[in-house]
Formats: sequence, C-alpha cells, structure tokens
Amino acid sequence: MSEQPTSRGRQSTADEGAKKSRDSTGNGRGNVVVSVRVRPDAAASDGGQSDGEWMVDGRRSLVAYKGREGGDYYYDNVFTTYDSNAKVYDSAAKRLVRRVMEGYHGTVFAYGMTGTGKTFSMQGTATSPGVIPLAITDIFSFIRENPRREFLLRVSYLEIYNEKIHDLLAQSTPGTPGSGAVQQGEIELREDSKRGVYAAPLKEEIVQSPTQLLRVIARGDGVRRTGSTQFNARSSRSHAVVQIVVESRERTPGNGTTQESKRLAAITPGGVLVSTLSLIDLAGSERAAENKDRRTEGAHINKSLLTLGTVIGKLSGDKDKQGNPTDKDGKHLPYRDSKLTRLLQPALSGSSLISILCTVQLGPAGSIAAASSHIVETLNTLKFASRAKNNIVSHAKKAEEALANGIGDAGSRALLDRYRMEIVDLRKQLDVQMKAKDEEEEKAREIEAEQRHEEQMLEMQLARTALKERIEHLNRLILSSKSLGVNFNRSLSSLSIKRSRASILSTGSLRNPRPARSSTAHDYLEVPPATINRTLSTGSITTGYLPTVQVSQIVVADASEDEDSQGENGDGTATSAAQIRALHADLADKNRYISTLEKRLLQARRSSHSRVSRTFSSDAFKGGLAAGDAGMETQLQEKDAEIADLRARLDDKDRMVAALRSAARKRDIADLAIGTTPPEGGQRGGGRGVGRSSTTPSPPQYDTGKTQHNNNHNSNARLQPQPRPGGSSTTPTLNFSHKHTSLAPSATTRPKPEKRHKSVDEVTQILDEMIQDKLDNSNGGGRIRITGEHERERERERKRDSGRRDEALVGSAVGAGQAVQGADAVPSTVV
Ligand SMILES: Nc1ncnc2c1ncn2[C@@H]1O[C@H](COP(=O)(O)OP(=O)(O)OP(=O)(O)O)[C@@H](O)[C@H]1O
Repeated sequence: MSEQPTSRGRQSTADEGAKKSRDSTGNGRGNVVVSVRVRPDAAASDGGQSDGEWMVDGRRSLVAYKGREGGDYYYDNVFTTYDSNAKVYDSAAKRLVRRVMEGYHGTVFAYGMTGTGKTFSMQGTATSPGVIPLAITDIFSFIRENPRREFLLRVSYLEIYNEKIHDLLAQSTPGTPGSGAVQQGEIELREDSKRGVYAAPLKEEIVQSPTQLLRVIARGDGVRRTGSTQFNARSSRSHAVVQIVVESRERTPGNGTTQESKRLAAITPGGVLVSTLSLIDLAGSERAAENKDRRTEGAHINKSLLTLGTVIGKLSGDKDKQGNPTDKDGKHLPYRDSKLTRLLQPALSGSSLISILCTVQLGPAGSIAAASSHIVETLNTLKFASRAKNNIVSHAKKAEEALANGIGDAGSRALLDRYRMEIVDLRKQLDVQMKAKDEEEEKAREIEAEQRHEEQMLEMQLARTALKERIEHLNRLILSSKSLGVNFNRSLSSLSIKRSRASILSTGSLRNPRPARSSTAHDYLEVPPATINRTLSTGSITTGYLPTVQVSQIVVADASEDEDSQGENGDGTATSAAQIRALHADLADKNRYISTLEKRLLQARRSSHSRVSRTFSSDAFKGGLAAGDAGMETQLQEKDAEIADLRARLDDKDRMVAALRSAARKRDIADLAIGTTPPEGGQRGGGRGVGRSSTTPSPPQYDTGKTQHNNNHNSNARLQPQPRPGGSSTTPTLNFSHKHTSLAPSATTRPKPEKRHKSVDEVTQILDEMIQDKLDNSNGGGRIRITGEHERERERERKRDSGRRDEALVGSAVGAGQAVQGADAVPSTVV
C-alpha cells in the first residue's frame, strides 16, 4: 500500500478509498483507528481550514496538501482546529476504552512533531480534559453501568527517557521541570508467555474512584521530564505510558446468589478478565536542537520514533512458524531496537486494539508551520499515520479467550482472583470466629438463664422462709395465748410470770403486790373485745421495761408447763404490769417481725421486678415466667394481707396496753391508799402487814370462764359477787368452789406472797366483832368491865381501832375487786 492513500488526482474517490482502506486491513470493526488532529495556529485567520497549500476536511476525514509531494490523505478521523478534546475522545478512543472494559487490550498513543498538541490531546486542560481523563471517567461509568460484574483497577505510570524506563509513581517528590526524577532501580522490559512484554519492577496502585486515578496520574505528570524547546516552552522530553489494568468478573455467575455460589465462583479459574489500557503520550520528533541536552534527548526521541515508524512500515501481518510477526519478506520486525517499540510490541503485533492520534500544525504562508522543514515533518507524520492505518493488523481477542488459549496473563496477574480467594479465606475465618462468638454468647445466655433461675429459686425460698416464719410465729402466738391465759371471751387468764420476790421487794416499787385480776376486773378495765381476741406473743424478757417494775424473767409456759405457771403474786395470776410488759414484749416482737417481713417483701419485689424486666426480653422464659409471676403475685398479695392484719393487731394491742396502763395506774393509786393505813393487825398476825398464816396453802387457780386453760381439770372456780351477810350487796365476796389446785405450786417450792389485803369476809367478820363488842358494852353484861379513867382510855382506844378498821374496810372493799384469795384454802386474813 502506498504511504499516500490517495492523491490529488484521485480525490474524487477519496471516500471510497478510505472505506476500501479500512476493509482491506480487516479493521472494519475498528480494531485499528488512525486519526489526525490539526492544531490551530494563532496566526491563522480562518481557523486553519485552508492554510495556503493545506486543506482539511473533517467531515470527509481528509487532509490534502497542494504543494510538492502533495496529495490527499484519508484517515478514520480528521479533527480540525475547531474540534474539542471531547470530540477527539469520543471519535478516536471511547469505543476502544469501552472494549477494554469488556476484556480487550487497548492502546492509544499520540504521535507528532513537538508542539503540535500531543500532550494537549492526551491530558487536556482543566476546562478541556483530554483522552486520559475522559477515558478514566468512561471506565467508571462503564463499571456503574454493569452492576453484575465486579472490577479491580490498578494503574502504573512510566516514562522512557533517553532509552531508560522510569517509574513515575515510585518517585515520592515531584521533580521540577527538567530536573529529572529521583533515580531508582533500573526497570527492565520482560516478556513471558502469559503477560507478554511488561516493565518490572513497576509500581501499581489500586484505584477505586476517578478522582483517585486522576490524582495518581497527575502525580506522575508532576515528575515527568519536560523541557523548553524551540517549538514548545514545556516540551515533553520522554515517552509517557499510563497503563490501567482492568480486572473484571461476573458478580453472580450462573444462578448463584448465595454465599456458597459466590465462593465457588471466586475459586473457579478463568472467570476473571484481565485487560490493559495503555495511554501513551510520545515525545515529539524534532530537529536537532542547539542545546546539548535537547540534542541528546532529541536523538533518543528521534531514534525511538524512527524505530516505531520502521516497525509499523514493515508490518505485514505475516508471522513465522513460532508465531512471531515478520515483514513481507519473512524477516523479524525490529521491536527490540527501542524500548518504545518493544513496549508497544503486543499492540503493534495485533493482540490489542489500537488507536493512533497524529497531531500536525498547519500554518499560513510566512508562519513557522509554513516553513519547508516544518512541512516535511508534517508530511512525515501524515505518512506515518497512513502506514499505521494500512499496515497494523489487529486480531485482538477478549482477554478471557486469550486466557483459554494460554496467551493471556490473567492466570498469574488476576488480583481479583487472589483478592477473592483471600476474601473467601477471611470470610471462613470470620465465620469460624462468628460461630465461636455465637457459641460463647449462647453459653453466656445459658449461664444467665441459670443465674436467673437460681435467683427465682432464691426468691421462692425466701418467700417460703417468710411464710414458714409466719406460720411458726402464729404457732408461737397460739401457745403463748394458752400460757398467758388470754381469754377469748374478753378476759385474761393468768400471765405466767416467775419473779423473784426479793427482786420485787428490792425495787421498793411494789410494796403491795397484787394478785392478777379476775374476770370481773377485766370487765372493769373495759378492754376492747378485739383486743381480747388477739393473741399474745411469747418470749423470755429480762429487761425492766417499766421503770417501776423490774421483771427478772417472764417464763412462757406451753401446755405442759401451765401447771407450773404462777403469777406475780404466787397464785398463778399476773399483775397488770406484768401483762403490760408481756404486751410490750409482744408488741416489740411483732414490730420486728413486721419489719423483717417488709424488708423481705421489698427485696422480693425488687428482685421480681428486675427479673421480670430482664426476662421479658427473652422468649425462652416466657412460659416459665407466667406461672412464676402468678405465684409471686399471689404471695405478695398474701403478704400484704398479713401485714395489714398484723398492723390491725398492733393497733388493738396498743389500745389494750393503754387500757392496762390506765388500770395499773388506778390500781397503784388504790394500793397507795391501802399502804398508808397503819398495819394494826401486824401485832396479832406476827408479820408486818401480812395477815397470812404460815400454813397458808397455795393460792387457788381460777377459771376465767371460757378460757380453755387447763381444761383437763374441773375448773369450776368462779369469781362471783355475793351479798355479804348483813352488809352491802355491792361488796364483792369471793366464792371459790373449785375442787382442784393442780396448777397451784406447792407450798414448799413457792414463795409465800405477802397478803396485805383484806377479803370481804374478813372485813365482814371484823365488823361483826365490833358490833358484838358494842352490844356487849351497851348491855353492861360485858365480860370485862372497865371503870373510871381506865375505862375511858379503853373507850378511846376502841374508837381509834374503829376508825382504823373503817379505813381498812374501805381499803379492803377497793382491793376486793382485785384481790383473789382462795376462800376455802386461805382463811380470812385479819389485819
Ligand atoms: N488543539 C489545540 N487547541 C489549542 N491549543 C493547543 C492545541 N494543541 C496544542 N495546543 C497548545 O500548543 C502548545 C503545545 O502543545 P503540546 O504541549 O500539547 O504539544 P506537544 O505535541 O505535546 O509538544 P511536545 O512534543 O514538545 O511535548 C500548548 O500550549 C498547547 O496548549
């Protein structure tokens, strides 16, 4: 094929010739795209559409030169000075980039004389991005448009400067223009069957966004060598190669949507497409410069470009027996003559898609571009483009197919596979750890459940203990009621109190110990009926609760001990003070018990609430909780009822204590009244204030009516008021008719109580004697007659005695309501 696709004389068939050119090379599908871009000249008046001998027709992709060696040049694309970078990309590179994303290798490079706009076309500007940034944008657009595939992008950036390869991404500090990058380990071009020709070692960076990729490339641009030339103030002095490796695979191959299918897909070989997009900004060919450095650079540049042109010129599509491309004469192509051609070998040999953008600058007559030397360079560029268009034969195949044929390098380079495998391994480790974590959490939940169960059991045990204590307490109360003789019919039996007589006497407060009250006395106390129905607690008390009474010990007797019970006065009865003390003790006991119950209930409620709140979040214990809560609720209600009942009882006992205290005060007043009477009878009784015989038997036990106390005995003793013969019917007398004294302590073991009170019978007997004496004296037939002064003295003595007896009678009448003496066992005591 001629280097001049068409000539002026054949211009009429230019379109046809261009179409024929594409078809003849077999690149009708666009595997090889050759474009020419004309840089605008500032001096051009019409935008360069017609610069002297040049004619550019973008619509027909035609560049025509009317001068010597002129002709018409047709290409795939001809961009005029009005065309933007976006149009250049869309027409010359976009399709190639898209196919690279589909698995083809692709190469785009700009070729042309220095200052004609290669860098401008490839990199562009901020307002007019070139092929590289537009390709990057397109790559990520493609990824977004293909959600069923997953991609991995990595980029490298190298330059060939003076026939040496430098890694532009491995240099940390951007070099100043012309200063060169930091020298690093020499990078060699290697070749193997899988990867083809590649530079190593070369840094590759994985990028995940357009911005990140652009930043990486911009960093490389910053260290790329540039310098000022005659035609370009910032001329590229090296060939810059950006390589973007694209790995992709189907995200869900087949019908696999599960994790397992993804894992299988990840470890299945051949599923990954690996393709490379090479974007190359070549250094510009130039005439020998005056500057030595520029001349050296230019020599290397020109040499590599010359080699490139030579290789392309010899491309024939033929191959030797080993499959290496040869020229039409069967000779090997000189790819190794320069690093540039060596690096571009895969693309030039037809294993990749290729797009060549040739830049030229056409100028009007008189301009630099119109110089003869410049025109020659422009014609050389056009001829290079024509040879590339005519000679490069591409049989690019998708990387996946290449892999199947053992040509590609995906097997060893697919980071996506390696990463996927690593991901699979990490996921397995994660699964193992998650399972272990789940098992630990399950164990923790089980332990927590066991702890909650134990807490529930503890609470239940606590509740049961409280209930048992309540039952025991009530049992004690019942026994105590028996021993204390609480009359369920509004009367109190004897409160069993053992007290040291000496102790009592030592206090000096109980000079007149009194017997326990009879049922009549209880009526007098007006104790509320409710109080009588309450039981008394029991307990041994060794404290002097009342200041005027010191109780050494209160012995609570159960049924077996009732027979030994004896009251304060040694007659099986208890004094009101003792009863008060017992009630106080009972009150304190109940207060403690209530306090204990309240504390435990509060604790149980808190524990129950916390347990319920915790357990509501767990379905595993809902069933058990329903029954447990119902039981606890019932127990709580029962305990509330018990507390209310105990409080009511306490109130009654308070009232009862108040009543007993009131009665005690009244009795003490009465005792004081009696205690002030001179103990006249002491002279006859032989004891101070004690008229009781030394042979006085044990005081009688008396029944209090309905009390079941000692019901084994025939307790017929009743306290009944009886009219005194010849006396007032209101004066109470005691009539003990009971036959037993089994509960009475023996005379030998029980201290003899002091009896300072006169019974009604005694008083009656005294009065009878006094009356008889009066009668005797008045009749004169007295047995003893006293005359004179002696008789008068005797009369005065009788009057004094009478007065004292009257006082004693009053005291006895008062004390009779309280004193209880055995009528048949204890003779009337004469004071
Ligand atoms: N199509 C264009 N439109 C506007 N300005 C352009 C165009 N092409 C190139 N230029 C300008 O021309 C100058 C040289 O361009 P550029 O550096 O791209 O040339 P080059 O071919 O890369 O040169 P070298 O080979 O020396 O690196 C720049 O200032 C650039 O802005």
